Amino acid sequence: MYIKEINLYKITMKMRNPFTTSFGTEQNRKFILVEVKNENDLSGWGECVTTERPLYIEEFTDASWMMLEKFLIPAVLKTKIEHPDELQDRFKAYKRNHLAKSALEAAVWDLYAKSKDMTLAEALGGVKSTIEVGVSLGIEEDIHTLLNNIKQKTEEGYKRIKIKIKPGKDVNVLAEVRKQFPDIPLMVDANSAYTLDDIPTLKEMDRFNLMMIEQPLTAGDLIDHAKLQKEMETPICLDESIHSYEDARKAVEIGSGKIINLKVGRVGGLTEAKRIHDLCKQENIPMWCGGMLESGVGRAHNIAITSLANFTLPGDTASSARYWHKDIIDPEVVVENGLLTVPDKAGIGFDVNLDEVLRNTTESKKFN
Ligand SMILES: O=C(O)CCC(=O)C1=CC=C[C@@H](O)C1C(=O)O
Ligand SMILES: [Mg+2]
Repeated sequence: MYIKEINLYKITMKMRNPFTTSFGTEQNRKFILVEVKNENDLSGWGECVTTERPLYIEEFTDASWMMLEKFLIPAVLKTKIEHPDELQDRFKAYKRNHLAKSALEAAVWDLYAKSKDMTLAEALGGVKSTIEVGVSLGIEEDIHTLLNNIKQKTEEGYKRIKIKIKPGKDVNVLAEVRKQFPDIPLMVDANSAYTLDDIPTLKEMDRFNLMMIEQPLTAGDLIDHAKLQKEMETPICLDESIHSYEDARKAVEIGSGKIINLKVGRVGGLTEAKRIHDLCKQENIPMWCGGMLESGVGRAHNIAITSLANFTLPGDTASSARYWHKDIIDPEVVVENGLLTVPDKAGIGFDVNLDEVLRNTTESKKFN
């Protein structure tokens, strides 16, 4: 496949509701879409899941734009690609910048699958035709708002509820949640807000029968998580500590956690995601696909990777309407009874609504 043209779109989309974690509140999503065209004018799409400020990870939207423009696009434009796995090698000289690398690689994967008339799920080795979906709920000022949100999402059928916690809004919040919902599949995500000094508080969470606690300690840490896991019964799930296959291998080896939240962007793309999947499958580490408050484009890639066999736990790939008044894909993603059907159309399986993309575009650039 010859890469004839690449387009970048800087997008601003306002979410229906603000989303608060231990590190801040997000409502205006500013991210990048990448469109890659081959010699037949077929388009593949990828999403760079950065935010305006580097709060979750060190990358941010303007920096990733520059990374794509100066280094990654020149490594791909006007070249032939036999298979998307080749991009890892082309990008290897450039350190990190995983969200930017992943976005361009994702667009090439979509284009590759379309050019072979396969679904992206098939191209990745997916085996499931439906996937289970959970939902991630932000921190709320007021407990009644959170309880109402949980009630609504449970009634909508989501297969598990994840709530964000931070010091001061943890054990007390969980006690209220469990009083009202003693049996729902429940987990928490701390986004790195604790240290080993908080072991007494973290151990108190063992009494709430949680599926897991996600990323309690520092981003990037593996050692302290291994110490904490030995003290806690609740399985630890790693998010901000897993940036690569190598991180996953080390985490498994030293017991930093029992579950992995795989985010395609964070690990640098679908090719690396597949490698981590295969490792976790072999090592019996359950996984699920995390979300980055994506538009439909990133969500479609998440659905495709979740169709691989070892994504055995519900992911964060909720309905488009959970986030957006209007998504940029047709049809929108609709979760029913906590289940999503993996699309059977070629590539990502959803049409990108170019009018809607352009309506939300603040800057664009064509490379050819
Ligand atoms: O619904 C989603 O897309 C997942 C939301 C979510 O939990 C997260 C989104 C973005 C950054 C983090 O706060 C985060 C997470 O840590 O998993
Ligand atoms: Mg997380």
